[in-house]
Amino acid sequence: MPAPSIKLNNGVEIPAIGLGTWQSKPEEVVSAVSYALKEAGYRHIDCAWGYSNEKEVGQGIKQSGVPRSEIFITSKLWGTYHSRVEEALDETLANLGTDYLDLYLIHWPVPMNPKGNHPTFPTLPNGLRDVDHSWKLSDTWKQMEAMVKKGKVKTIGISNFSIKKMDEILPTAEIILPSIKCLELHPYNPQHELLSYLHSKGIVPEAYSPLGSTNSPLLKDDVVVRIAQKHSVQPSDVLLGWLVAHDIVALPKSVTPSRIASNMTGTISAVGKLDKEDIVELDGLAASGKQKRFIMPPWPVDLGFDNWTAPMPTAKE
Ligand SMILES: NC(=O)C1=CN([C@@H]2O[C@H](COP(=O)(O)OP(=O)(O)OC[C@H]3O[C@@H](n4cnc5c(N)ncnc54)[C@H](OP(=O)(O)O)[C@@H]3O)[C@@H](O)[C@H]2O)C=CC1
Ligand SMILES: O=C[C@H](O)[C@@H](O)[C@@H](O)[C@H](O)C(=O)O
Repeated sequence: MPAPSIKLNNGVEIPAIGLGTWQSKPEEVVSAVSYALKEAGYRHIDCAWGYSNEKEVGQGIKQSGVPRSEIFITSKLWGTYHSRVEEALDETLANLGTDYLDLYLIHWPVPMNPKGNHPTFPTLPNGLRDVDHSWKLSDTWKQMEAMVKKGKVKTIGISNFSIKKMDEILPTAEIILPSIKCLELHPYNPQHELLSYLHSKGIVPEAYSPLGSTNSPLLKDDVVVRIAQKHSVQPSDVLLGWLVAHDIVALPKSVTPSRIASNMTGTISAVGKLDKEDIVELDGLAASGKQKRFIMPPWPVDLGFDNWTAPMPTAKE
């Protein structure tokens, strides 16, 4: 059975379960992507220029034999390319072996120096990431919109934007409103306020690190395990089912065939089994003292998230 899909504010449909590819080693991601598409019923792949494995993702897509038109492909604009969106997109399209993306996201609301000392992670002499403070996010967005007009991208969106950062682009995003927002979302980081804001703007949320990322404590959480046992499903099915039941797109990453398969079939079955009581309990897990964010790169800028608990380095410019 294919995953359910969710309609975006521009009419485009996105499959509710997509295969994540961050930290998938190039030599593993070819077969992971091919298996997901050919054997496990996936029709949605989440990738990024910054993952340094897009070429291999493209090989996996080709190897699967599934027609391009049946697959929803997302990629992301890396920080060093905010002022060169078309150049970045062309590299991504060539890597993936396609002439369009279904979704292109701004990966982080942090433009970085395009002429710095490293193509992906430029740094200043003091070791901090080399942020381009003069570049405006609204100008990045204008270039993203131009890619839709050119037909290279069907829809555009944002990733890791707080309400504060979204307010830097929403007033000028008159032609194409952001249709999707990718954010860290699981019962330890449910981001209720941000979700209400997205709903009020008609922006569909997409959950990254839905299982809690590498070595996740969420898979062993007593409440998650109890709910899984109650319905004879896996803890991972409960976590993904909770998201899909909330009409949130989930992007589980795996390079293990059995997990790739169960993240699809188990989730679909869990969505039908979770009852209201389970959902309410999972909704309240963070508030019960378990709030935790797992993905916190050392950006030397204030991203505007109130639950970003990592020590924020001070920029010395
Ligand atoms: N926009 C952004 O900034 C971000 C986007 N993302 C996207 O979201 C995707 C998912 O997030 P990610 O941080 O990778 O983490 P996930 O929450 O998807 O967790 C991945 C980890 O869980 C393991 N795993 C997968 N399925 C199961 C299962 N059924 N049972 C037990 N363990 C399992 C994987 O192992 P194994 O592979 O060995 O099976 C891997 O170690 C990324 O790959 C990326 O595409 C992620 C972070 C940030
Ligand atoms: O999508 C995955 C993540 O955003 C990842 O790309 C970043 O966390 C990156 O490793 C960084 O250090 O900034």
